[in-house]
Amino acid sequence: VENYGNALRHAGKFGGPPAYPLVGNGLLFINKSPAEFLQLLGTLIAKHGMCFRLWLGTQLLVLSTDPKDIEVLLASPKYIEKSTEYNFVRPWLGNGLLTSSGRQWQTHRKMITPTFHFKILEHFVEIFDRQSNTFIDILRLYAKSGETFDVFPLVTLCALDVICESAMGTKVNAQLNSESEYVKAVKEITNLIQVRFYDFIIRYEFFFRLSSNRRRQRKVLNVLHGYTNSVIQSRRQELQGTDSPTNTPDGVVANELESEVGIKKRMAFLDMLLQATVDGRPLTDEEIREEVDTFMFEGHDTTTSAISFLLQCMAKHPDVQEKVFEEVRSIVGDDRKQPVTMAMLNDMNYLDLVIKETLRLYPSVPMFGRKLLQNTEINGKIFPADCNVIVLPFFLGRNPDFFPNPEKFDPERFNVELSAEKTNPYQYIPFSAGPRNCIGQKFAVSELKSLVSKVLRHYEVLPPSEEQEESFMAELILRPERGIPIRVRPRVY
Ligand code: HEM
Repeated sequence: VENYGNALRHAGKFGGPPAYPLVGNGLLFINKSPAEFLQLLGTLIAKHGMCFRLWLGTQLLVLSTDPKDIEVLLASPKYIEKSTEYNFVRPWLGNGLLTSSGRQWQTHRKMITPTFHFKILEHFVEIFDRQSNTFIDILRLYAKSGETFDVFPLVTLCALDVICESAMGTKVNAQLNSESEYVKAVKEITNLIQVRFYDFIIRYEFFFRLSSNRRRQRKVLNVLHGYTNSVIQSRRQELQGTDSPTNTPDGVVANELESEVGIKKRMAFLDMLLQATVDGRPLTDEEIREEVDTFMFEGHDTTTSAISFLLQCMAKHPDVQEKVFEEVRSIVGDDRKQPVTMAMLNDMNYLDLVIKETLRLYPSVPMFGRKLLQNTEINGKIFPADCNVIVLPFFLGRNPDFFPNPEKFDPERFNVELSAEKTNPYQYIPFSAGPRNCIGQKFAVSELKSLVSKVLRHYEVLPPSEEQEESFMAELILRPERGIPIRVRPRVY
C-alpha cells in the first residue's frame, strides 16, 4: 500500500491514457486479441510519446522507447531485477539466468559466460548442420507439391532438436516425432504462460491458483522437470564413470557419443554445469535443472521466431535472397553435402547484415522489462519504487527518427559505412544490452546462419500463392498471427 501511494504520487508526472481507480488502464486491454494488443501499444506510443505510464490494476508500468532512458537502465549493473511478468515463467525456469537477480544472478552469469566462448560454440556447429539436414529433408515434400505451407511449426521442431542436443546432449527427435511427450509439454507450457500475459484476472497469482490452468500447468511441469531431472541424473552418473548410458522417459539414450572410438567427446551445456562451481561448491541438482530449462526455453522460441521471419524476408525480397545465396555458394561451394564449419559461417558477412535487418523489424523478444526496487531518477524523471519499466525493441526498430524509411527492408543500413547499430547502440537492441544482455547471441546467430544457408543451398524460397497482411502477436516472443506461409522449389545450379 505504501508503494502504491508512492507510485501514484510520482506516476502523475508521466503522460498516459486516463486511468481509473483500482482497474487503472486495465479496461483498454479487455477483449483484445494478442495481435490487437501490439497495435494498441503502437497507438499509445504515437499519442503519448517515448516514455509514458500505464496502470494494470494496481501495477504501474512505464513504457519506454527512449534510447537515453534505456541506456541508463541497461548499462548499469544496478537495475537487474526483472519485471513482474517474469513471475509467470518461474514455475518452469525457477531462478535460472533469465529470472534470477542479485548475487545468484551475478555468480551464475560469471560461471556460465565461458560456456559461450567461441571455441566451445564450434562444437555446436555440427549439431546445427545435422539438424538442418533433417529440416531440408522435411521440406522436400513441399518442394515437390509446390503448395503454400506454414513454415513456423517446422522451424519450431528443428530449433527444439538443436537446443535439446546442445543443452542436454539428448535427442528428442522432435522433427521426426512431434508426438513426443516432452515436445508436447514444451508447447503446452509456453501457451499456458502466454495466456497470463493478457488475461487481466489470472495475471494475479491468487486467481491463477484457482483456475484450471494451474492444474494443467502442474501436469505439464511434471513432464518437463521429470525429463530434465532424469537426464541430469544419468549424465552425472556417466561423468562419475559409474554407470552405462541410461534411458530417459522418452526412451532416448541420453549419451551415445562418449564411448564411440574416434569421436571426440562433445560437451553439452549440461556437462559444463555438472563440473562447474560457484563460491567453491558444485551446483545443486535443482540449480542445474533451472539453468538447463532456461536454455531450453530461451534457446528455442527466440531462434524459431528469428529463423521464420528471416525465411519470410527471403521470400519477399528475391534480390536479397539471391545475394545471400551467391555469398553462401562462394564460401561453401557447389557440393550440397558439404558440411558447414564455424569458419564458413563467420565469413557470411552479407547474411550478417540480413539477420540484423530482420531483427530490427522482427525482434524475437519484442519487449522486456525491469523492476525498479526504489525511487530512481533517470534523466530528470523519478521512476517510483516497484514500477515495471517495459523496453520495446519492436517500436525502437520502427521509429523513422532512428531508422529512416523504417518499413523498407534494407540490410545495407548495417554495412560498415552506415553501421546503424553503432550510431546509437541503444536504438538497436534485439539482444538487449549491458551486463544483462543475451548470453546466447553468438550461438543464435550461428544457428540462424547455419539453417538459412542450408535452406538456400537446396531451395528457392517463394512468397505464398496469396499474399496476406502482416499481423503480429507480442507474446513472450514475437509471433506471426497467422503463421509464416511460404513456398519452396528446388534450387537449380
Ligand atoms: C535470435 C535469437 C535470440 C534473441 C533475439 C534473444 C534476445 C534476448 C534478449 C532481448 C534478452 C534480454 C531479456 C531480458 O532482459 O529479460 C535475452 C536474454 C537471454 N538469452 Fe537470448 N535471445 C536469443 C537467443 C538465445 C539463445 C539461443 C540462448 C541460449 C542458448 C539465449 C539465452 C539467453 C539467456 C540465458 C538470457 C538471460 C541472460 C541474463 O539475464 O543474464 N538466447 N535474450
